[in-house]
Amino acid sequence: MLAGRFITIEGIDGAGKSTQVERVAARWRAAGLEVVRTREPGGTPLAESLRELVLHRTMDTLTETLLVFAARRDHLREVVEPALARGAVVLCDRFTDATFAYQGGGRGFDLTVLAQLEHWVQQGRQPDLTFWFDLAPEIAARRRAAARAPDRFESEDIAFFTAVRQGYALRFGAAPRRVARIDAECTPEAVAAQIDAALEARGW
Ligand SMILES: Nc1ncnc2c1ncn2[C@@H]1O[C@H](COP(=O)(O)OP(=O)(O)OP(=O)(O)O)[C@@H](O)[C@H]1O
Ligand SMILES: Cc1cn([C@H]2C[C@H](O)[C@@H](COP(=O)(O)O)O2)c(=O)[nH]c1=O
Repeated sequence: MLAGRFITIEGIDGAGKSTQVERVAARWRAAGLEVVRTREPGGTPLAESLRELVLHRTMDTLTETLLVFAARRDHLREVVEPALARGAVVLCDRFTDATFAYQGGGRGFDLTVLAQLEHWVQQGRQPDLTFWFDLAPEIAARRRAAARAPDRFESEDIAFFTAVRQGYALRFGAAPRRVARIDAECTPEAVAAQIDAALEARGW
């Protein structure tokens, strides 16, 4: 049963998440479900304002971390929890796994502090399923370069994205049943087939 499920999509920048997300949402809408598509940081007017700061203004890692959690708190209260309570499927581009990967893995921020903030802000809320779009940072960088002007994160080098990828691997190693790893190096069609297979394996 899919209603009232919280599903997140993760991966380094340029992994191909946005390319797939509408297809997944359309599949569920066609099945008669309410689908709430949202993203982090963002998803509410306040959180979108914080997103602009995080993506474009210079700041230290503690400030960055507190801003993504502040945005998350507002997003959870205003969008995610009400949608889940009325039985919608929430499909969210990034969530707290990204904080562990980017601020923890990429920036080297203390994982114990991240876990405390996670507990405070989320009060136990976790995704029911997370798709991890995994690919080599060099390939993701080539895709991004062809697609758009970089923001603060996308301007980082291969070493940073290698550390972010390791941050995801560490985080997901501790929650293997929640996570479906998607080989994101293949064609969009092959990525879509992996997503469908992961959903079908869960009876969704
Ligand atoms: N499987 C794929 N193979 C090759 N190119 C792809 C694939 N999927 C997406 N792309 C292309 O790579 C670029 C980045 O894709 P997309 O914006 O979907 O990534 P993203 O993971 O959402 O990135 P971000 O997290 O930075 O928003 C786009 O130009 C897109 O067309
Ligand atoms: C949730 C979250 C996100 N980030 C970073 C990761 C990305 O570089 C940007 C968001 O951009 P996207 O195009 O929407 O993927 O923000 C982060 O560093 N920490 C987080 O918790």
